[in-house]
Amino acid sequence: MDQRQRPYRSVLYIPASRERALEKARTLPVDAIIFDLEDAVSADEKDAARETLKSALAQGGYGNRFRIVRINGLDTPWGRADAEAVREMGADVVLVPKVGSATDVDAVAAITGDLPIWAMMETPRGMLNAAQIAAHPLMAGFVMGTNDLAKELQTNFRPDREPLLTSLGLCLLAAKAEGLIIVDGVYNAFKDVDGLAVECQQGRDMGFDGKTLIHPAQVEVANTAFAPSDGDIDLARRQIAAFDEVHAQGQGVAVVDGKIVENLHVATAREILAKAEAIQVMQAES
Ligand SMILES: CC(C)(COP(=O)(O)OP(=O)(O)OC[C@H]1O[C@@H](n2cnc3c(N)ncnc32)[C@H](O)[C@@H]1OP(=O)(O)O)[C@@H](O)C(=O)NCCC(=O)NCCSC(=O)C[C@H](O)C(=O)O
Ligand SMILES: [Mg+2]
Repeated sequence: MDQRQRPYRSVLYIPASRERALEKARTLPVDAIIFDLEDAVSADEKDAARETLKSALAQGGYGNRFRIVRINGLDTPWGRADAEAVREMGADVVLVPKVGSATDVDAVAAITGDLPIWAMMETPRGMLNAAQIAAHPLMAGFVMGTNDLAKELQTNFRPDREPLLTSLGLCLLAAKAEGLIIVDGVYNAFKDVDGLAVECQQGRDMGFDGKTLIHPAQVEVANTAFAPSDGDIDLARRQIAAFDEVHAQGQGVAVVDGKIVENLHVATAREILAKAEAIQVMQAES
């Protein structure tokens, strides 16, 4: 499936040092996996985790789940070895932490070659340079790093995430302008599925493609929130049918449920149906 067209509702982090979690992920209904060599792995496990991950990916069994490897930064003792290793791992993309500028992306690309790159957007400098980072020719996706961002901005946690909205908005603008995938940050309280559902809905309303997750218990909530609902699909079909009808009569505006439907609404309706179909294909292949 084309990288842009496939679903990214649920993007699960797995510490590359945790063999049991690497095994379990082969059975979880996630759209994508971030195999993490960075923050989820302690310093004394970094080299071993890289080897564990190489074996897990060589063994396979992840089906059509999108495989993302998050390396350590090139300014750390492990970054270069991670970047060299990821070339051989068969990952779909490499995820670079704490990207501050397009120059950071160039430095990784000099090692990883033509492998598509995703950026962790999680520093104030990254926010200010979001447009140039998104425009890098190898850039294919943004992941919001809301924990690091909150730390750097010295914000307090609020359920409505108001202190982060400027940053989320800047990254969304940059990603959408360049046609990138963009997934929202994690919800740390992994046992609080109600709180997660509220945050997923906010992310979905803002235009994110999906949510990064830290625990299997979060997967179903994200899969539901970021999929078109039955109501969305029904409305999309009715909008297309109504528009086709008026269009055949030489008119450019239909009315459905008391609201106007023009060309642009039909384009959105078609995107909703395409997304629903891509999810069905993904599920059928799992
Ligand atoms: C949070 C955890 C440490 C909890 O682990 P644990 O106590 O083992 O949870 P459970 O006993 O409830 O686990 C139940 C089963 O699920 C498996 N499991 C747990 N987590 C995962 C996972 N992430 N992927 C796959 N499978 C998982 C367990 O193995 C159990 O399986 P079974 O044996 O069959 O019962 C743990 O969930 C965890 O480590 N999560 C990931 C944390 C992480 O990746 N953090 C870094 C990413 S967040 C971040 O850095 C974002 C960004 O950079 C930012 O700045 O915001
Ligand atoms: Mg981070």
